[in-house]
Amino acid sequence: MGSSEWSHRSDSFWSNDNVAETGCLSIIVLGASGDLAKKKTFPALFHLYCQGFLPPNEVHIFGYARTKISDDELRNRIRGYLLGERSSSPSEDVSEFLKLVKYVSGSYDSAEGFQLLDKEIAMHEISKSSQEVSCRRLFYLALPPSVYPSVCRMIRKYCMNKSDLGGWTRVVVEKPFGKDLDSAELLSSQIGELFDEPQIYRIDHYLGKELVQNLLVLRFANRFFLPLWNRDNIDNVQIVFREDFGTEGRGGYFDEYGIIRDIIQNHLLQVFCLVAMEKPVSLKPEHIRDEKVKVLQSVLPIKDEEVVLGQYEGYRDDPTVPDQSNTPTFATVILRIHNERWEGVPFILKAGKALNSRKAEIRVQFKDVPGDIFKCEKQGRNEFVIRLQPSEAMYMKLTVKQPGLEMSTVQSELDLSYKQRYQGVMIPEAYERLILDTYGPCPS
Ligand SMILES: NC(=O)C1=CN([C@@H]2O[C@H](COP(=O)(O)OP(=O)(O)OC[C@H]3O[C@@H](n4cnc5c(N)ncnc54)[C@H](OP(=O)(O)O)[C@@H]3O)[C@@H](O)[C@H]2O)C=CC1
Ligand SMILES: O=C1O[C@H](COP(=O)(O)O)[C@@H](O)[C@H](O)[C@H]1O
Repeated sequence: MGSSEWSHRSDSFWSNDNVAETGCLSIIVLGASGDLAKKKTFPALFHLYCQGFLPPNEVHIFGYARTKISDDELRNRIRGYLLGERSSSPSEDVSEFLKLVKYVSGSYDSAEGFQLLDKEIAMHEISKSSQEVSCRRLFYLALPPSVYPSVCRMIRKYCMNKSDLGGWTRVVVEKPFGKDLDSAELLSSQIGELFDEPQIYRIDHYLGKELVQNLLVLRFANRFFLPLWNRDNIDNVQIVFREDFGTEGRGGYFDEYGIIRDIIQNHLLQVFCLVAMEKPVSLKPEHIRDEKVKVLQSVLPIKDEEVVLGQYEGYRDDPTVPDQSNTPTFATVILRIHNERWEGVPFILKAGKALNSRKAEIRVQFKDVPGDIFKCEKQGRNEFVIRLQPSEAMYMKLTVKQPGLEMSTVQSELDLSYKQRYQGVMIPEAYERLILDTYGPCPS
């Protein structure tokens, strides 16, 4: 749903099917013992709490996983991740937030666990309802995709919102969405049989990064780049993800999927689409999606000699990784787009774990200047870099390297950013529906 469609909203919050957004909100993080939950989901909920989106009199948060731990053990696991380096929230907020968090242990395919979870949610709903109000239940699947079908079946059977006064039940599913086309289609039909499309949210957190959102503005509202963004001016584009840490106990998920499905197929391809696609008819999600699909359809079959795979030494020492694992933890692939704008320009996608630095960036290298008087070597490219990790930045770089002379680099930070704002809150394309449907507009 486009942001303009929300602009008529007044003081009460409405979901996409016009259900009043009041009453209890239960957020259930399935896979709460895992890496995503501690590094991203709970910290994101904490930030929403600090910004007033999760009023303590309405909200409760449940962690659910097989690991047998107590409420306090879960709280202690996530506590250290809530305050990021740049957080200005006072530590009392952490304690208050953690009081909202409870833990339920159970398996992903048995009735008992989900019946217990339902009971806990219902108790919270009764305790928080001083008057009769509707109830909202949001299930966030911070889990490997292999368990999404059984988890969704269990939610459908045992944990749906039952309030006579309305409300809703929604599920958020993570990437990767299956393993290949067949499994993605199967997953879609399995989840589709259980929930209506407006109840399902498919998340890719790279679309929530500010500079990824700004790519559309940079490309289509900017006269500087507009005439340059093509094969006449651009030599190559590199979209790179590097991490300086390995799987660290995530073998249960990662080993079954590998780096291509973990990073390239989703995060890097989304970025690739935004860099390479044509201008959408409007900013409506379906128009953006249509342009992404077109550019993906223009990608030529990948050549074997343009793919490199690797596994870092020590990967199999992780106790959660099978001893004989052949799963790639590093991959590079060259994508070639067969269309008028990009013919002949390689898009080099690269992702790796346990490398020597942490970095995620888009590097656009321009062609050499005609009639070059500086006798630049190849390193002397004009580059436009969008850095997404570890901190976000955009800069232009012009490096001139003349034989026998020092390398001289001119690097200028750019502030080309433009924030799509809705009452002060950023609206990432992927999170727009989720945030506005679930939490309503940002309090002014
Ligand atoms: N880690 C990250 O930064 C990000 C991860 N994601 C996505 O989140 C999902 C989960 O990833 P992540 O949290 O890193 O992975 P983890 O390996 O940490 O798995 C999460 C939890 O799922 C359970 N689990 C793990 N493997 C299996 C399995 N084979 N079968 C059943 N349950 C299992 C474990 O809980 P228990 O044993 O207690 O039940 C574990 O704590 C993935 O789809 C990933 O793509 C998305 C963005 C970022
Ligand atoms: O989706 C994932 O992303 C993280 C990296 O996210 P970032 O925002 O910190 O760059 C990665 O570690 C993980 O393997 C993957 O599942």
